Amino acid sequence: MADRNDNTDQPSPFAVRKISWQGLKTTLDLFRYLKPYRVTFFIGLVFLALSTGTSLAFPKLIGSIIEVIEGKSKYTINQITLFLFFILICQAIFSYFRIYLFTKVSELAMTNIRSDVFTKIITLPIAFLEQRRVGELTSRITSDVSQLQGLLSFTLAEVFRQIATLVIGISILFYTSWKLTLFMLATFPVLVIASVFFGRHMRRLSRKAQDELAAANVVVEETLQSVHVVKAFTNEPLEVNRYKTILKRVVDLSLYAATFRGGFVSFIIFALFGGIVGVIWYGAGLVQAGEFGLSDLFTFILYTTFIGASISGMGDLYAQINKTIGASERIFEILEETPELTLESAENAVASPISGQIVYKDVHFSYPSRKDLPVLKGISLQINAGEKIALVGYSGAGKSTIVQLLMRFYDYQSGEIRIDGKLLHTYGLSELRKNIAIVPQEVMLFGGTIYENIAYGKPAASRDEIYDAAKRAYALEFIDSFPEKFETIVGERGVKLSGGQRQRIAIARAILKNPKILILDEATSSLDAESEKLVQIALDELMKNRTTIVIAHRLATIRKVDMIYVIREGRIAESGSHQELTVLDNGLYANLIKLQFENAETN
Ligand SMILES: Nc1ncnc2c1ncn2[C@@H]1O[C@H](COP(=O)(O)OP(=O)(O)OP(=O)(O)O)[C@@H](O)[C@H]1O
Repeated sequence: MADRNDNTDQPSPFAVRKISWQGLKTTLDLFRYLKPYRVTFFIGLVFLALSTGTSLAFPKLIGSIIEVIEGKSKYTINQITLFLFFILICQAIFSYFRIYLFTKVSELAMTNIRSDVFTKIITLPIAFLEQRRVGELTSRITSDVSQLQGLLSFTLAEVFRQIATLVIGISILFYTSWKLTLFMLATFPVLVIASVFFGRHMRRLSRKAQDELAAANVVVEETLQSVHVVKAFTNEPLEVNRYKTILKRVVDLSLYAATFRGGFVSFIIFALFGGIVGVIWYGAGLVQAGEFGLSDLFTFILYTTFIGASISGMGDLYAQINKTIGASERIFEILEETPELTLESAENAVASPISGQIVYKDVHFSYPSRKDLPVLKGISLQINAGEKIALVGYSGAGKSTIVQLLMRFYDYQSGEIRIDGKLLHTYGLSELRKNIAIVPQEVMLFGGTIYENIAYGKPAASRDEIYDAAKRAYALEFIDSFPEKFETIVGERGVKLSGGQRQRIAIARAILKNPKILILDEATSSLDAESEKLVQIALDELMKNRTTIVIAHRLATIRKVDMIYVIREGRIAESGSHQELTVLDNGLYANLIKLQFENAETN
C-alpha cells in the first residue's frame, strides 16, 4: 500500500486547459474509426439536419397561427395546426433515426477503439505497463472511450444544432426586422462574456471536485483490494476516517462551486429574460407604430429564446469538447506506443525447436525504472539440456530477475544469454515464450471453471489432454471431491482453493504446455505435510526431461538439482552441489540452509 498516493506525477485527467489545434487534430484523427461506417454516419447527419430544420420551423408556424388570428392569413387555424402536427411527426421520425444511426455508428466505432486499445495494452512490454497504474490503464478503455462516444452520439449533434440555430435563427430574424434584431443582439455580448467568465471558473472548481472524488474512489478501491490487511491490523476506523476526510473536501469544494453556479444560473435567467423583456418592450413599440405585425413579434420572441438557449449552452459544449480532446489524447498516447509483439505473430507462433541448453555470460542488468541501480552484476552460468539447477539467496538478491530475463520480460544491458547456442533475441518473442513454462509462487486463477484454468496452459487442448494433465499434476483427487468437478467455478467469485491446490493447477497448466524449459518459483510459505508431498511428486513429474531453473526455498527440491547457484547482490557467490556447498566453511549457502531449513531438517 506504499504507493497509494503516488499519482502526483500523473497529469490529472481533469486538468483545466484550452482547446489546442494539436488536440483537436488528435480527436479528428480518431474519426478514422468512423470510416467503415461512413455511409451510416452520413445518413445520420442528413437526419440531424432535417430534425434541426423542423425544430426551427416551429416559431415560424406559431407566428402563422397568430397571423390567422389577426386575419392576415390565407390559411385556417385547422390547416396550420394540421401542418404543425405533420412537422411534429416528421421531427419525431427524423430524431428517431438520427439517434439510432449515431448510436449505432458510435457503438461500433467505440468497440473497435476499445479492442484496439486493449490489444495495444496487452502487447506492450512489461516495462511500460509497470510504470502505469492498473486503474489508469483501465480508465482509458472505459471512461476515456465513453467520453469520445459522448462526442459522437450527443455533443456533435448539439454543436450542429446550436450553430444551425444561431445562423438560421439570426438570418430569419434579420429578415423579419433588422432593427429589432440589432437591438436583441446588443444584449447578447453581456450574456456571452458572463457565460465565458463564470463558465471557466466553475469548470475549474468542478474539475477539482472530480479530482477529489477520484481520490476518494482510490481509497475505496485500495481498501477493498487489501481488505485482509486492513482487518488484520484492525484499521477499519483509519480507513473510514481517510475516506471521510476526502469526502469532506469533495463536499466543501462542491458547495463552493454551487455558490458560483447558483449565481451564474440566476444571472443567466435574469439576463436572458431581461433581454426578452427588452425585445418585447422595443418590439411592442414597433407593433404600435405599425412597423411590425403581432405575429412577427411572436415569432421573433420565440426565435430569440431559441438563440439565447443556444448561446448559454455553448459553454457546456466547449467543456465537453475540451474533455473529449483530453480523452482522445490519452487514448492516442496508448495507441502510438510500440508493442513488443503483434497479435498475429502471437497467434501463429509455434515453439522454436530447441533442446533447452541455456548459457548466461557476464549478464548485467538494471530495471528500466531504476536505471542507476544495477541488479545483476555479471551473471555467468550454464545449464545443459535437461539439467536442473537451483537459484538460492536472500530476498532481493536478483533470483527472479535472472529468470525474467530468460522470458525476455526485460532486455539485459550487456553480456549474453543464449539458448541452444543462439542469442536470446534471435528467437521470436512468442516462439521463445512458448518453450518456457513458469510455476509461480502465487498462482493466479482466472474467474472461470477449473477446466478453463488448466486449459490456460494450452487453449487448444482436448478434453483428454486436460484430464491427463490434471492427473499427472495430482490434482484429480481434489477436483473430484467438488460436486461440480472440473466445472467448479474458481477465482474471485468461486470456490477458494488452498495454496497446494492452486499450485497443482499451475503444475497441470505447465504439463499441458509441455515446454522444454521450466521455471519453478517455489512458494516460501510452507504447505501442510500431505499437500507438500503431493505437490512435490507432481513437480518431480513435471521436471522430468526438462531444463529446470528452480528459485528454491524447499530442501526437498534443492537436494535433487544438479547444481546450486547462490546469488548475492546480483552476483554468483557460490556454486556447486548441495553436499559441496554445505561443507564450505563460513559459506553463504551453509548459512542459508542453517537459517531457512533448520526446521525442515528436523521434521
Ligand atoms: N520491476 C522492478 N522494477 C525495479 N526494480 C525491481 C523490479 N523487480 C525487482 N526489482 C529490484 O531488483 C532487485 C532484485 O529483485 P529480485 O526480485 O530479482 O530478487 P529475488 O532474489 O528474486 O528476491 P525474492 O526472493 O524476495 O523474490 C531488488 O532490489 C528489487 O527491489
